This record gives sequence, C-alpha cells and structure tokens, in this order.
Amino acid sequence: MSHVLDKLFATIVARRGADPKISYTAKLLAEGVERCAKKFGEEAVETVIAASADKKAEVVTESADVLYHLMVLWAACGVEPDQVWQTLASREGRSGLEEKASRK
Ligand SMILES: N=c1c2ncn([C@@H]3O[C@H](COP(=O)(O)OP(=O)(O)OP(=O)(O)O)[C@@H](O)[C@H]3O)c2ncn1[C@@H]1O[C@H](COP(=O)(O)O)[C@@H](O)[C@H]1O
Repeated sequence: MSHVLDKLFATIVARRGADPKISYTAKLLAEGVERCAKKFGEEAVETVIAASADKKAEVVTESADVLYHLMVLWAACGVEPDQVWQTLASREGRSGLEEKASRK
C-alpha cells in the first residue's frame, strides 16, 4: 500500500464510524452512498469548469478533490481500489478504440 491513493483509501476506511464532528470523511460516509455520489459529481463539475476556463492551478486542486471524493464513494459502495487498478491493468496494451469496440 505505497501508492498515495491506496494510503488515502486506507485513511478513508479507517474514518468510518468516527465522530462526524471531527472527521469530514466520517460525516460523508454516515450520510450514505447518494450523498457521497453527489459530492463526487459536484467536484467533477468544478473540475470541468476550471478546465474550461483554462485555470490550471484550479484544475490541480479540484482534481485532488475529485480523487478524494471518488475514493469516499468507493468506500461507501464497497469497492476496493485494487479492483479498479486491476481493471485498468487489464486494459494495458489495448488501444482505446479496441476497448470501445469491446463494449458494444
Ligand atoms: N483529501 C482529502 C480531502 N479533499 C477534499 N476534502 C474536503 O472535501 C470538501 C469539499 O469541498 P467543498 O467545497 O464541497 O466543501 P464543503 O462546502 O465544506 O462541503 P459540504 O458541506 O457540501 O459537504 C472540503 O471540506 C475539503 O476539506 C478532503 N477531506 C479529507 N481529505 C483526506 O482525508 C483525510 C481524513 O480527513 P477527515 O475525515 O476530515 O479526518 C485527510 O487527512 C486528508 O488526507
């Protein structure tokens, strides 16, 4: 678990059940999957807006928010990062167009 995202996920999971007054993650998880999904969507939209306005520094910070909220959403849904890493790894070496065709 050396990857920064694996470490962040471990922190997120460890916050489950913690005091929501102290931990933002605990608060989000206690509010349920739909709330976590909504927050992820909001942060994604904020990234879109920053990118469209060519605000590179904001794209960086909003992207960090997106990744954090995506991992909170995984924790809320019972998805493990390794499942996503393995899915990405299984696509290595294939072209994006090949991947697109396999989904039809
Ligand atoms: N990486 C993050 C991280 N990125 C973004 N955020 C929070 O996500 C929120 C998103 O921004 P918004 O502008 O939507 O915030 P908001 O208006 O306060 O949010 P809402 O009231 O709508 O929920 C902010 O409150 C940020 O602080 C994060 N909160 C926590 N972490 C990591 O999670 C760890 C555990 O945090 P706690 O659970 O708070 O202890 C931290 O040490 C960090 O490593």
